[in-house]
Amino acid sequence: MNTCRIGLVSISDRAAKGVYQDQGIPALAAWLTGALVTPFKLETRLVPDEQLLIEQTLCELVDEMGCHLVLTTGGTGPARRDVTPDATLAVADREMPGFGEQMRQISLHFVPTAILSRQTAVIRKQALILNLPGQPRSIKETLEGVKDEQGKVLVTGIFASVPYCIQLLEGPYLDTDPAVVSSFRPRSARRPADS
Ligand SMILES: Nc1ncnc2c1ncn2[C@@H]1O[C@H](COP(=O)(O)OP(=O)(O)OP(=O)(O)O)[C@@H](O)[C@H]1O
Ligand SMILES: Nc1nc2c(c(=O)[nH]1)N[C@H]1C(S)=C(S)[C@@H](COP(=O)(O)O)O[C@H]1N2
Repeated sequence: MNTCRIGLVSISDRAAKGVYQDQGIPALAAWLTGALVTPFKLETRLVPDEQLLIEQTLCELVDEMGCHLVLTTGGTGPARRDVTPDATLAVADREMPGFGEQMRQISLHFVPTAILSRQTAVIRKQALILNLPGQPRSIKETLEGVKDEQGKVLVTGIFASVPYCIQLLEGPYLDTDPAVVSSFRPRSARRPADS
């Protein structure tokens, strides 16, 4: 079986310098471990907010490591050194603006400053590249969405659309734990056992 390869890129000047310990990659890895029921392999990178370095890292993960999905965290804001979306767009074949729109909708339920994130998503070759904000707790928030106290979904997390997107890019079949986030696929795109 074609195992899903996932690149995780934490983009932070201070974490890269060792001023504080990076929490981005551990938070991404922990969330994926809880959410995915199909096997996956991680490639992780910690880089400072340097556009060229971020571009090179994204290209390496997609072109050389063969990642099907790349999640970045950090550097999406308006500050001068926040250049993650710029680097992401620079290596894109095509934009997927719906992911950024949905993440800002979700984040508004958690922080009033959600619109300050320029986060986006793109396709490069076989891979979907998604930008998440740098605040570690925003990883779970945006991937999983907004739920009420009973766990009922109020705003759908963006990861719900990721497995079908990877399938449309002819990547491996990914499945999620519905208790964390339910993946949406049209009936015709489901595996026979799931339909
Ligand atoms: N990789 C990380 N590990 C731990 N905490 C982080 C990380 N990235 C960001 N944070 C926290 O989230 C906040 C907002 O993230 P943001 O990307 O705006 O960081 P920043 O202020 O640009 O600084 P830096 O790039 O040095 O992390 C940071 O001030 C920090 O408290
Ligand atoms: N879910 C969520 N989204 C969020 C935040 C957050 O704490 N949680 N912080 C906001 C803030 S204050 C900023 S400046 C932008 C950009 O953050 P970044 O530069 O760390 O990527 O993300 C926004 N989106």
